[in-house]
Amino acid sequence: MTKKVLVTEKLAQAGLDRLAEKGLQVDVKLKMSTDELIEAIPDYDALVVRSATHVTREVIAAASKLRIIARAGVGVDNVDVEAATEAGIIVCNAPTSNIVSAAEQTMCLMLACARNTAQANASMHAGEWSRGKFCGSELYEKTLAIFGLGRIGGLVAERARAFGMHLVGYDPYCSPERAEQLGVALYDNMEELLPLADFITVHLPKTDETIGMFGPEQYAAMKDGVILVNVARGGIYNVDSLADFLAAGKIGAAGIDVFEDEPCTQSPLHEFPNAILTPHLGAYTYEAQRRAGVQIADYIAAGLEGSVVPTALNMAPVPPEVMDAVGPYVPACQMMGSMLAQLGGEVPKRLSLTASGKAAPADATILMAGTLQGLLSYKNLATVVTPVNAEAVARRHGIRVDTGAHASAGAYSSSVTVVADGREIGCTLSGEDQHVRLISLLGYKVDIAPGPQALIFQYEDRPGRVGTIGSILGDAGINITTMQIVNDPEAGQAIVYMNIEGELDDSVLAKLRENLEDLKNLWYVKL
Ligand SMILES: NC(=O)C1=CN([C@@H]2O[C@H](COP(=O)(O)OP(=O)(O)OC[C@H]3O[C@@H](n4cnc5c(N)ncnc54)[C@H](O)[C@@H]3O)[C@@H](O)[C@H]2O)C=CC1
Ligand SMILES: O=C(O)CCC(=O)C(=O)O
Repeated sequence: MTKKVLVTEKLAQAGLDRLAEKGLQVDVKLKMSTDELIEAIPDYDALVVRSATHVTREVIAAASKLRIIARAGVGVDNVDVEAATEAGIIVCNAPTSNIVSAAEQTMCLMLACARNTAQANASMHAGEWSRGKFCGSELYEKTLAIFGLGRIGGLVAERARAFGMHLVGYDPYCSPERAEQLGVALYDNMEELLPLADFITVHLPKTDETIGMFGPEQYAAMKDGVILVNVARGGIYNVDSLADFLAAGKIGAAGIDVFEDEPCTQSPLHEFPNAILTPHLGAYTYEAQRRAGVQIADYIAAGLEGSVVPTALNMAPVPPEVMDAVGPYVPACQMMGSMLAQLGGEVPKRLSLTASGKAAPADATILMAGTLQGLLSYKNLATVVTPVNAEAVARRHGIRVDTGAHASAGAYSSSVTVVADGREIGCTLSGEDQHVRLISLLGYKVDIAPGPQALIFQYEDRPGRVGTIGSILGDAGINITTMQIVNDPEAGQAIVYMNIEGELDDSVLAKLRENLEDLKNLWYVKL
Protein backbone atom coordinates (compact mmCIF):
# COMPACT_ATOMS: atom_id res chain seq x y z
CA MET A 1 0.00 0.00 0.00
CA THR A 2 1.23 3.49 -0.84
CA LYS A 3 2.73 5.15 2.19
CA LYS A 4 1.39 8.58 3.12
CA VAL A 5 3.34 11.66 4.16
CA LEU A 6 1.74 14.66 5.83
CA VAL A 7 3.52 17.99 5.34
CA THR A 8 2.25 20.65 7.73
CA GLU A 9 4.53 23.51 6.79
CA LYS A 10 5.80 24.99 3.56
CA LEU A 11 8.33 22.64 1.99
CA ALA A 12 10.39 23.44 -1.11
CA GLN A 13 8.86 22.06 -4.31
CA ALA A 14 12.07 20.05 -4.87
CA GLY A 15 11.40 18.24 -1.58
CA LEU A 16 7.76 17.52 -2.49
CA ASP A 17 8.89 16.26 -5.90
CA ARG A 18 11.50 14.01 -4.30
CA LEU A 19 8.89 12.49 -1.95
CA ALA A 20 6.63 11.79 -4.94
CA GLU A 21 9.57 10.28 -6.88
CA LYS A 22 10.03 7.89 -3.96
CA GLY A 23 6.49 6.62 -4.59
CA LEU A 24 4.99 8.31 -1.52
CA GLN A 25 1.62 10.02 -1.38
CA VAL A 26 2.14 13.56 -0.14
CA ASP A 27 -0.58 15.68 1.46
CA VAL A 28 0.31 19.30 2.20
CA LYS A 29 -1.99 20.74 4.88
CA LEU A 30 -0.70 24.04 6.18
CA LYS A 31 -1.64 25.90 9.36
CA MET A 32 -3.31 22.94 11.07
CA SER A 33 -4.30 23.40 14.69
CA THR A 34 -3.09 20.77 17.16
CA ASP A 35 -6.61 19.31 17.28
CA GLU A 36 -6.75 19.07 13.49
CA LEU A 37 -3.34 17.41 13.49
CA ILE A 38 -4.47 14.88 16.11
CA GLU A 39 -7.48 14.05 13.95
CA ALA A 40 -5.49 13.69 10.74
CA ILE A 41 -2.32 11.97 11.97
CA PRO A 42 -3.62 8.35 12.31
CA ASP A 43 -3.71 8.18 8.50
CA TYR A 44 -0.04 8.96 7.99
CA ASP A 45 3.23 7.03 7.94
CA ALA A 46 5.46 10.13 7.98
CA LEU A 47 5.17 13.71 9.11
CA VAL A 48 7.21 16.68 7.86
CA VAL A 49 7.36 19.81 10.00
CA ARG A 50 9.43 22.94 10.36
CA SER A 51 9.34 25.07 13.49
CA ALA A 52 5.67 26.06 13.76
CA THR A 53 4.02 22.65 14.21
CA HIS A 54 3.99 21.38 17.78
CA VAL A 55 4.35 17.63 17.72
CA THR A 56 3.23 16.98 21.26
CA ARG A 57 2.82 13.75 23.22
CA GLU A 58 -0.91 13.88 22.41
CA VAL A 59 -0.20 14.11 18.68
CA ILE A 60 2.21 11.17 18.96
CA ALA A 61 -0.31 9.11 20.96
CA ALA A 62 -2.79 9.50 18.09
CA ALA A 63 -0.19 8.64 15.44
CA SER A 64 -0.88 4.93 15.23
CA LYS A 65 0.92 4.35 11.91
CA LEU A 66 3.58 7.02 12.12
CA ARG A 67 7.14 5.77 11.58
CA ILE A 68 9.11 8.97 11.13
CA ILE A 69 8.91 12.66 11.98
CA ALA A 70 11.22 14.76 9.85
CA ARG A 71 12.15 18.30 10.76
CA ALA A 72 13.06 20.18 7.57
CA GLY A 73 15.72 22.17 9.39
CA VAL A 74 17.84 22.02 12.55
CA GLY A 75 16.01 22.69 15.84
CA VAL A 76 13.65 19.97 17.06
CA ASP A 77 12.43 21.75 20.17
CA ASN A 78 8.89 21.67 18.74
CA VAL A 79 8.88 17.84 18.70
CA ASP A 80 8.46 15.68 21.82
CA VAL A 81 11.42 13.44 21.00
CA GLU A 82 11.00 11.43 24.21
CA ALA A 83 7.39 10.54 23.41
CA ALA A 84 8.37 9.70 19.82
CA THR A 85 11.17 7.41 21.04
CA GLU A 86 8.80 5.54 23.35
CA ALA A 87 6.47 5.06 20.38
CA GLY A 88 9.29 3.82 18.15
CA ILE A 89 9.01 6.81 15.87
CA ILE A 90 12.23 8.05 14.33
CA VAL A 91 12.82 11.77 14.68
CA CYS A 92 15.29 13.20 12.22
CA ASN A 93 16.32 16.60 10.98
CA ALA A 94 18.38 18.10 8.19
CA PRO A 95 21.13 19.51 10.38
CA THR A 96 23.38 20.96 7.72
CA SER A 97 20.72 22.15 5.29
CA ASN A 98 20.37 25.71 6.51
CA ILE A 99 23.44 26.47 8.59
CA VAL A 100 25.08 28.70 5.97
CA SER A 101 21.85 30.66 5.64
CA ALA A 102 21.59 31.04 9.42
CA ALA A 103 25.24 32.16 9.64
CA GLU A 104 24.72 34.69 6.84
CA GLN A 105 21.55 36.02 8.52
CA THR A 106 23.63 36.50 11.67
CA MET A 107 26.21 38.54 9.78
CA CYS A 108 23.40 40.46 8.10
CA LEU A 109 21.83 41.41 11.44
CA MET A 110 25.21 42.30 12.97
CA LEU A 111 25.96 44.62 10.05
CA ALA A 112 22.43 46.05 9.97
CA CYS A 113 22.65 46.82 13.69
CA ALA A 114 26.15 48.30 13.39
CA ARG A 115 25.26 50.49 10.40
CA ASN A 116 21.64 51.41 11.19
CA THR A 117 20.61 49.99 7.84
CA ALA A 118 16.96 49.38 8.68
CA GLN A 119 16.47 52.79 10.27
CA ALA A 120 18.18 54.56 7.36
CA ASN A 121 16.06 52.65 4.90
CA ALA A 122 12.87 53.62 6.75
CA SER A 123 14.01 57.26 6.78
CA MET A 124 14.72 57.23 3.03
CA HIS A 125 11.30 55.70 2.36
CA ALA A 126 9.81 58.52 4.43
CA GLY A 127 11.36 60.97 1.95
CA GLU A 128 14.24 62.09 4.17
CA TRP A 129 17.94 62.45 3.43
CA SER A 130 19.31 62.25 6.88
CA ARG A 131 22.87 61.09 7.54
CA GLY A 132 23.91 62.51 10.90
CA LYS A 133 21.81 60.21 13.09
CA PHE A 134 22.88 57.06 11.25
CA CYS A 135 26.62 57.11 11.89
CA GLY A 136 27.57 53.48 12.44
CA SER A 137 30.53 51.44 13.62
CA GLU A 138 32.80 48.91 11.93
CA LEU A 139 33.06 45.25 12.77
CA TYR A 140 36.79 45.45 12.11
CA GLU A 141 38.88 44.87 15.25
CA LYS A 142 35.78 44.62 17.42
CA THR A 143 35.31 41.70 19.77
CA LEU A 144 32.57 39.22 18.98
CA ALA A 145 31.45 36.75 21.65
CA ILE A 146 29.91 33.60 20.24
CA PHE A 147 27.78 31.49 22.54
CA GLY A 148 27.55 27.98 21.08
CA LEU A 149 30.42 26.89 18.84
CA GLY A 150 28.58 24.19 16.95
CA ARG A 151 27.83 24.15 13.25
CA ILE A 152 26.35 27.65 12.90
CA GLY A 153 28.56 29.22 15.58
CA GLY A 154 31.58 27.82 13.72
CA LEU A 155 30.46 29.29 10.38
CA VAL A 156 29.84 32.65 12.05
CA ALA A 157 33.36 32.51 13.51
CA GLU A 158 34.86 31.93 10.04
CA ARG A 159 32.88 34.81 8.56
CA ALA A 160 33.59 37.18 11.44
CA ARG A 161 37.33 36.42 11.15
CA ALA A 162 37.16 37.58 7.54
CA PHE A 163 35.85 40.91 8.85
CA GLY A 164 38.89 41.19 11.10
CA MET A 165 36.99 40.66 14.34
CA HIS A 166 38.53 39.28 17.56
CA LEU A 167 36.67 36.19 18.63
CA VAL A 168 35.84 34.93 22.09
CA GLY A 169 33.44 32.12 22.84
CA TYR A 170 31.54 30.18 25.44
CA ASP A 171 30.55 26.56 24.91
CA PRO A 172 31.30 24.06 27.69
CA TYR A 173 30.90 21.20 25.21
CA CYS A 174 33.38 22.54 22.64
CA SER A 175 36.90 21.11 22.65
CA PRO A 176 39.86 23.49 22.99
CA GLU A 177 41.16 22.08 19.66
CA ARG A 178 37.99 23.08 17.81
CA ALA A 179 38.00 26.53 19.40
CA GLU A 180 41.62 26.98 18.40
CA GLN A 181 40.87 25.86 14.85
CA LEU A 182 38.08 28.43 14.70
CA GLY A 183 40.36 31.13 16.07
CA VAL A 184 38.11 31.60 19.12
CA ALA A 185 39.47 32.25 22.61
CA LEU A 186 37.35 29.86 24.67
CA TYR A 187 36.13 30.94 28.12
CA ASP A 188 34.81 28.52 30.68
CA ASN A 189 32.48 30.95 32.34
CA MET A 190 30.28 33.52 30.73
CA GLU A 191 30.72 36.19 33.42
CA GLU A 192 34.36 36.74 32.41
CA LEU A 193 33.50 37.05 28.78
CA LEU A 194 30.47 39.37 28.91
CA PRO A 195 32.39 42.61 29.62
CA LEU A 196 34.79 41.95 26.72
CA ALA A 197 32.35 41.83 23.81
CA ASP A 198 31.25 44.60 21.43
CA PHE A 199 28.95 42.09 19.74
CA ILE A 200 27.30 38.99 21.15
CA THR A 201 25.64 36.27 19.12
CA VAL A 202 24.01 33.06 20.33
CA HIS A 203 23.96 29.79 18.40
CA LEU A 204 22.49 27.52 21.04
CA PRO A 205 19.73 24.94 21.05
CA LYS A 206 16.63 25.70 23.08
CA THR A 207 17.11 23.76 26.31
CA ASP A 208 16.36 24.24 30.00
CA GLU A 209 19.92 25.57 30.34
CA THR A 210 19.77 28.08 27.53
CA ILE A 211 16.30 29.53 28.02
CA GLY A 212 16.71 32.76 29.94
CA MET A 213 20.51 32.41 29.81
CA PHE A 214 20.67 36.20 29.31
CA GLY A 215 18.73 38.40 31.70
CA PRO A 216 19.23 41.65 33.65
CA GLU A 217 22.34 40.43 35.47
CA GLN A 218 24.09 39.45 32.23
CA TYR A 219 22.99 42.62 30.39
CA ALA A 220 24.33 44.74 33.24
CA ALA A 221 27.72 43.01 32.98
CA MET A 222 28.07 43.81 29.27
CA LYS A 223 30.00 46.66 27.64
CA ASP A 224 28.06 49.85 27.08
CA GLY A 225 26.58 49.95 23.59
CA VAL A 226 26.96 46.21 22.98
CA ILE A 227 25.10 44.78 19.99
CA LEU A 228 23.21 41.53 20.54
CA VAL A 229 22.08 39.09 17.87
CA ASN A 230 19.81 36.04 18.13
CA VAL A 231 19.32 33.76 15.14
CA ALA A 232 18.89 30.68 17.37
CA ARG A 233 15.73 30.49 19.46
CA GLY A 234 13.42 32.96 21.17
CA GLY A 235 13.74 33.00 24.94
CA ILE A 236 17.52 32.71 25.13
CA TYR A 237 17.56 36.48 25.70
CA ASN A 238 15.00 37.64 28.22
CA VAL A 239 13.19 40.11 25.99
CA ASP A 240 11.43 42.14 28.67
CA SER A 241 14.66 43.17 30.33
CA LEU A 242 16.43 43.46 26.95
CA ALA A 243 13.87 46.17 26.13
CA ASP A 244 14.70 47.96 29.42
CA PHE A 245 18.42 47.87 28.62
CA LEU A 246 17.80 49.10 25.07
CA ALA A 247 15.71 51.95 26.47
CA ALA A 248 18.54 52.86 28.85
CA GLY A 249 21.06 52.84 25.96
CA LYS A 250 23.17 50.20 27.70
CA ILE A 251 22.50 47.85 24.82
CA GLY A 252 23.25 49.64 21.55
CA ALA A 253 21.11 47.53 19.25
CA ALA A 254 19.65 44.06 18.91
CA GLY A 255 19.16 41.93 15.80
CA ILE A 256 16.47 39.39 16.59
CA ASP A 257 15.25 36.71 14.19
CA VAL A 258 13.47 34.38 16.62
CA PHE A 259 10.77 34.81 19.25
CA GLU A 260 9.46 32.82 22.15
CA ASP A 261 5.97 32.64 20.67
CA GLU A 262 5.85 32.61 16.91
CA PRO A 263 4.26 34.11 14.90
CA CYS A 264 5.10 37.23 16.91
CA THR A 265 3.49 40.51 15.89
CA GLN A 266 3.92 42.34 19.19
CA SER A 267 6.75 42.32 21.70
CA PRO A 268 8.49 44.75 24.03
CA LEU A 269 11.15 45.13 21.30
CA HIS A 270 8.77 46.30 18.59
CA GLU A 271 8.87 49.93 19.74
CA PHE A 272 12.66 50.28 19.36
CA PRO A 273 13.99 51.28 15.92
CA ASN A 274 17.37 49.89 16.95
CA ALA A 275 15.82 46.47 17.50
CA ILE A 276 16.11 44.98 14.02
CA LEU A 277 13.45 42.29 13.89
CA THR A 278 13.01 39.59 11.26
CA PRO A 279 10.27 36.92 11.18
CA HIS A 280 12.43 33.79 11.64
CA LEU A 281 14.21 34.22 8.32
CA GLY A 282 17.48 32.56 9.35
CA ALA A 283 16.86 29.49 7.23
CA TYR A 284 14.58 31.14 4.75
CA THR A 285 16.65 31.13 1.58
CA TYR A 286 15.96 29.29 -1.65
CA GLU A 287 19.10 27.23 -1.21
CA ALA A 288 18.43 26.16 2.39
CA GLN A 289 14.78 25.38 1.72
CA ARG A 290 15.70 23.24 -1.26
CA ARG A 291 18.41 21.38 0.66
CA ALA A 292 16.19 20.78 3.67
CA GLY A 293 13.32 19.52 1.48
CA VAL A 294 15.42 17.14 -0.58
CA GLN A 295 17.40 15.82 2.38
CA ILE A 296 14.40 15.02 4.51
CA ALA A 297 12.61 13.40 1.54
CA ASP A 298 15.53 10.96 1.29
CA TYR A 299 15.51 10.35 5.04
CA ILE A 300 11.77 9.71 5.06
CA ALA A 301 12.08 7.18 2.26
CA ALA A 302 14.92 5.46 4.14
CA GLY A 303 12.97 5.44 7.41
CA LEU A 304 9.85 4.02 5.79
CA GLU A 305 11.87 1.29 4.08
CA GLY A 306 13.25 0.28 7.47
CA SER A 307 16.72 1.52 6.61
CA VAL A 308 18.78 3.68 8.88
CA VAL A 309 18.21 7.41 8.78
CA PRO A 310 21.61 9.07 8.99
CA THR A 311 20.37 12.11 10.94
CA ALA A 312 18.00 10.30 13.30
CA LEU A 313 18.20 11.96 16.69
CA ASN A 314 16.84 9.07 18.69
CA MET A 315 19.03 6.21 17.50
CA ALA A 316 22.75 5.58 17.29
CA PRO A 317 24.29 6.74 14.02
CA VAL A 318 25.32 3.96 11.64
CA PRO A 319 28.31 4.60 9.38
CA PRO A 320 27.43 4.46 5.64
CA GLU A 321 29.75 1.49 4.96
CA VAL A 322 27.98 -0.56 7.65
CA MET A 323 24.63 0.52 6.26
CA ASP A 324 25.65 -0.62 2.77
CA ALA A 325 26.45 -4.05 4.16
CA VAL A 326 23.32 -4.55 6.26
CA GLY A 327 20.64 -2.21 4.92
CA PRO A 328 19.40 -4.75 2.34
CA TYR A 329 19.03 -7.33 5.11
CA VAL A 330 16.39 -5.27 6.93
CA PRO A 331 13.48 -6.41 4.69
CA ALA A 332 14.89 -9.96 4.81
CA CYS A 333 14.81 -9.85 8.61
CA GLN A 334 11.23 -8.55 8.54
CA MET A 335 10.35 -11.50 6.31
CA MET A 336 12.10 -13.97 8.64
CA GLY A 337 10.35 -12.43 11.67
CA SER A 338 6.97 -12.83 10.00
CA MET A 339 7.79 -16.41 9.00
CA LEU A 340 8.89 -17.26 12.54
CA ALA A 341 5.61 -15.88 13.86
CA GLN A 342 3.75 -18.17 11.47
CA LEU A 343 5.87 -21.23 12.27
CA GLY A 344 5.55 -20.83 16.00
CA GLY A 345 2.53 -20.56 18.22
CA GLU A 346 3.19 -18.16 21.03
CA VAL A 347 5.38 -15.07 21.02
CA PRO A 348 8.87 -16.53 21.56
CA LYS A 349 10.60 -16.17 24.88
CA ARG A 350 13.97 -15.86 23.23
CA LEU A 351 15.09 -14.46 19.90
CA SER A 352 18.70 -14.72 18.74
CA LEU A 353 20.14 -13.20 15.62
CA THR A 354 23.52 -13.92 14.08
CA ALA A 355 24.99 -11.83 11.26
CA SER A 356 27.81 -13.52 9.34
CA GLY A 357 30.41 -12.71 6.72
CA LYS A 358 30.03 -9.24 5.23
CA ALA A 359 26.98 -8.62 7.37
CA ALA A 360 28.99 -9.29 10.52
CA PRO A 361 30.06 -5.72 11.30
CA ALA A 362 26.37 -4.85 11.24
CA ASP A 363 24.67 -2.79 13.84
CA ALA A 364 22.53 -5.76 14.75
CA THR A 365 19.97 -3.45 16.38
CA ILE A 366 18.70 -2.61 12.91
CA LEU A 367 18.40 -6.28 11.98
CA MET A 368 16.82 -7.24 15.28
CA ALA A 369 14.35 -4.37 14.89
CA GLY A 370 13.44 -5.67 11.44
CA THR A 371 12.93 -9.19 12.79
CA LEU A 372 10.81 -7.99 15.70
CA GLN A 373 8.82 -5.80 13.34
CA GLY A 374 7.98 -8.82 11.19
CA LEU A 375 7.27 -11.06 14.16
CA LEU A 376 5.16 -8.72 16.25
CA SER A 377 3.28 -7.12 13.38
CA TYR A 378 2.17 -10.53 12.20
CA LYS A 379 0.85 -11.24 15.66
CA ASN A 380 -0.80 -7.80 15.69
CA LEU A 381 1.13 -6.98 18.83
CA ALA A 382 2.90 -3.92 17.55
CA THR A 383 2.68 -2.11 14.31
CA VAL A 384 5.65 0.07 14.85
CA VAL A 385 8.97 -1.48 15.81
CA THR A 386 12.00 0.46 14.70
CA PRO A 387 15.62 0.46 15.82
CA VAL A 388 14.45 3.29 18.07
CA ASN A 389 12.26 1.13 20.30
CA ALA A 390 13.13 -2.46 19.31
CA GLU A 391 14.68 -3.38 22.64
CA ALA A 392 11.95 -1.73 24.67
CA VAL A 393 9.24 -3.48 22.64
CA ALA A 394 10.96 -6.86 23.03
CA ARG A 395 11.20 -6.31 26.77
CA ARG A 396 7.56 -5.33 26.95
CA HIS A 397 6.57 -8.60 25.29
CA GLY A 398 8.89 -10.65 27.49
CA ILE A 399 11.23 -11.60 24.63
CA ARG A 400 14.90 -11.90 25.52
CA VAL A 401 16.93 -10.82 22.52
CA ASP A 402 20.58 -11.41 21.77
CA THR A 403 22.74 -10.80 18.76
CA GLY A 404 26.00 -12.26 17.57
CA ALA A 405 28.38 -12.16 14.65
CA HIS A 406 30.49 -14.71 12.75
CA ALA A 407 33.37 -13.63 10.55
CA SER A 408 32.58 -16.34 7.98
CA ALA A 409 29.23 -17.10 6.32
CA GLY A 410 30.54 -20.40 4.92
CA ALA A 411 29.62 -20.77 1.25
CA TYR A 412 28.01 -17.32 1.16
CA SER A 413 29.51 -13.86 1.31
CA SER A 414 27.04 -12.91 4.04
CA SER A 415 24.06 -14.35 5.85
CA VAL A 416 21.73 -13.69 8.76
CA THR A 417 20.23 -16.42 10.92
CA VAL A 418 17.40 -15.95 13.38
CA VAL A 419 16.35 -18.45 16.04
CA ALA A 420 13.09 -18.10 17.97
CA ASP A 421 12.75 -20.61 20.82
CA GLY A 422 14.75 -23.19 18.84
CA ARG A 423 13.04 -22.59 15.45
CA GLU A 424 15.64 -21.39 13.04
CA ILE A 425 15.63 -19.59 9.70
CA GLY A 426 18.66 -18.35 7.77
CA CYS A 427 18.89 -16.26 4.64
CA THR A 428 21.39 -14.68 2.33
CA LEU A 429 21.14 -12.07 -0.41
CA SER A 430 21.97 -13.09 -3.91
CA GLY A 431 22.69 -11.47 -7.25
CA GLU A 432 22.99 -7.82 -8.16
CA ASP A 433 19.45 -7.15 -7.00
CA GLN A 434 20.20 -8.68 -3.62
CA HIS A 435 17.25 -11.08 -3.73
CA VAL A 436 16.50 -12.89 -0.48
CA ARG A 437 17.17 -16.64 -0.52
CA LEU A 438 16.36 -18.89 2.38
CA ILE A 439 19.40 -21.03 3.13
CA SER A 440 18.24 -22.83 6.24
CA LEU A 441 14.89 -23.68 7.69
CA LEU A 442 14.22 -25.52 10.94
CA GLY A 443 17.65 -27.13 10.79
CA TYR A 444 17.41 -28.19 7.12
CA LYS A 445 19.71 -26.70 4.50
CA VAL A 446 17.53 -25.21 1.78
CA ASP A 447 18.03 -22.88 -1.16
CA ILE A 448 14.84 -21.18 -2.12
CA ALA A 449 13.57 -17.72 -3.02
CA PRO A 450 10.49 -17.23 -0.83
CA GLY A 451 7.37 -16.02 -2.66
CA PRO A 452 4.28 -14.31 -1.25
CA GLN A 453 2.59 -17.61 -0.25
CA ALA A 454 4.15 -20.91 0.72
CA LEU A 455 3.20 -24.28 2.11
CA ILE A 456 5.76 -25.95 4.33
CA PHE A 457 5.37 -29.64 5.14
CA GLN A 458 7.35 -31.63 7.63
CA TYR A 459 6.69 -35.35 7.62
CA GLU A 460 8.14 -38.82 7.80
CA ASP A 461 9.90 -39.34 4.53
CA ARG A 462 8.02 -41.89 2.41
CA PRO A 463 7.53 -42.21 -1.35
CA GLY A 464 4.39 -40.82 -2.95
CA ARG A 465 3.86 -37.87 -0.63
CA VAL A 466 4.53 -35.14 -3.16
CA GLY A 467 2.13 -36.81 -5.61
CA THR A 468 -0.66 -36.69 -3.01
CA ILE A 469 0.04 -33.03 -2.25
CA GLY A 470 0.21 -32.15 -5.96
CA SER A 471 -3.14 -33.74 -6.77
CA ILE A 472 -4.96 -32.13 -3.78
CA LEU A 473 -3.60 -28.71 -4.69
CA GLY A 474 -4.27 -29.27 -8.39
CA ASP A 475 -7.92 -30.18 -7.64
CA ALA A 476 -8.22 -26.96 -5.65
CA GLY A 477 -6.78 -24.87 -8.52
CA ILE A 478 -3.58 -24.06 -6.61
CA ASN A 479 -0.46 -23.76 -8.70
CA ILE A 480 2.95 -24.80 -7.30
CA THR A 481 5.51 -22.30 -8.66
CA THR A 482 8.67 -23.61 -6.95
CA MET A 483 9.33 -26.50 -4.69
CA GLN A 484 12.19 -27.95 -2.74
CA ILE A 485 12.34 -31.23 -0.84
CA VAL A 486 15.09 -31.79 1.68
CA ASN A 487 15.31 -34.97 3.67
CA ASP A 488 17.13 -35.96 6.76
CA PRO A 489 17.82 -39.69 6.32
CA GLU A 490 19.05 -40.11 9.87
CA ALA A 491 15.82 -38.81 11.35
CA GLY A 492 13.73 -40.28 8.52
CA GLN A 493 12.14 -36.85 8.15
CA ALA A 494 11.68 -34.56 5.17
CA ILE A 495 10.74 -30.95 4.74
CA VAL A 496 9.00 -29.63 1.62
CA TYR A 497 8.87 -25.91 0.82
CA MET A 498 6.41 -24.92 -1.91
CA ASN A 499 5.77 -21.44 -3.25
CA ILE A 500 2.17 -21.45 -4.43
CA GLU A 501 -0.27 -19.27 -6.35
CA GLY A 502 -4.02 -19.16 -5.89
CA GLU A 503 -6.55 -18.84 -3.07
CA LEU A 504 -5.98 -21.55 -0.51
CA ASP A 505 -8.75 -22.08 2.02
CA ASP A 506 -9.03 -24.08 5.23
CA SER A 507 -10.78 -26.97 3.49
CA VAL A 508 -7.70 -27.61 1.31
CA LEU A 509 -5.45 -27.48 4.36
CA ALA A 510 -7.78 -29.94 6.15
CA LYS A 511 -7.70 -32.29 3.15
CA LEU A 512 -3.91 -32.19 3.08
CA ARG A 513 -3.80 -32.99 6.78
CA GLU A 514 -6.24 -35.89 6.39
CA ASN A 515 -4.43 -37.44 3.46
CA LEU A 516 -0.84 -37.20 4.59
CA GLU A 517 -0.07 -39.85 7.14
CA ASP A 518 2.59 -39.12 9.74
CA LEU A 519 2.45 -35.44 8.92
CA LYS A 520 4.39 -33.70 11.65
CA ASN A 521 3.68 -30.11 10.64
CA LEU A 522 1.96 -28.20 7.89
CA TRP A 523 2.27 -24.45 7.76
CA TYR A 524 0.58 -22.07 5.34
CA VAL A 525 2.85 -19.02 5.30
CA LYS A 526 2.00 -15.64 3.80
CA LEU A 527 4.83 -13.16 3.42
N1 LIG B 1 16.83 31.15 12.87
C1 LIG B 1 16.83 30.09 12.14
O1 LIG B 1 16.17 30.03 11.11
C2 LIG B 1 17.64 28.92 12.52
C3 LIG B 1 17.90 28.66 13.84
N2 LIG B 1 18.63 27.57 14.19
C4 LIG B 1 18.89 27.35 15.62
O2 LIG B 1 20.30 27.42 15.81
C5 LIG B 1 20.65 26.49 16.81
C6 LIG B 1 22.10 26.08 16.65
O3 LIG B 1 22.24 25.33 15.46
P1 LIG B 1 23.57 24.49 15.16
O4 LIG B 1 24.77 25.36 15.26
O5 LIG B 1 23.34 23.79 13.90
O6 LIG B 1 23.55 23.50 16.38
P2 LIG B 1 24.77 22.64 16.95
O7 LIG B 1 24.17 21.55 17.72
O8 LIG B 1 25.73 22.32 15.87
O9 LIG B 1 25.48 23.65 17.95
C7 LIG B 1 24.96 24.05 19.18
C8 LIG B 1 26.12 24.34 20.10
O10 LIG B 1 25.59 24.86 21.32
C9 LIG B 1 26.40 24.32 22.38
N3 LIG B 1 25.64 24.39 23.63
C10 LIG B 1 24.61 23.61 24.02
N4 LIG B 1 24.19 23.98 25.25
C11 LIG B 1 24.98 25.01 25.63
C12 LIG B 1 25.04 25.83 26.80
N5 LIG B 1 24.18 25.67 27.82
N6 LIG B 1 25.97 26.81 26.86
C13 LIG B 1 26.83 27.00 25.82
N7 LIG B 1 26.86 26.24 24.71
C14 LIG B 1 25.92 25.26 24.61
C15 LIG B 1 26.69 22.91 21.93
O11 LIG B 1 27.83 22.41 22.59
C16 LIG B 1 26.94 23.10 20.44
O12 LIG B 1 28.29 23.31 20.16
C17 LIG B 1 19.67 25.34 16.60
O13 LIG B 1 19.45 24.62 17.79
C18 LIG B 1 18.43 26.00 16.11
O14 LIG B 1 17.54 26.16 17.20
C19 LIG B 1 19.15 26.73 13.26
C20 LIG B 1 18.94 26.95 11.93
C21 LIG B 1 18.15 28.06 11.46
O1 LIG C 1 12.22 25.99 9.00
C1 LIG C 1 12.58 27.13 9.25
O2 LIG C 1 12.53 28.08 8.48
C2 LIG C 1 13.18 27.38 10.64
C3 LIG C 1 14.60 26.99 10.66
C4 LIG C 1 15.08 26.75 12.03
O3 LIG C 1 14.80 27.47 12.93
C5 LIG C 1 15.86 25.53 12.28
O4 LIG C 1 16.23 24.85 11.31
O5 LIG C 1 16.12 25.25 13.46
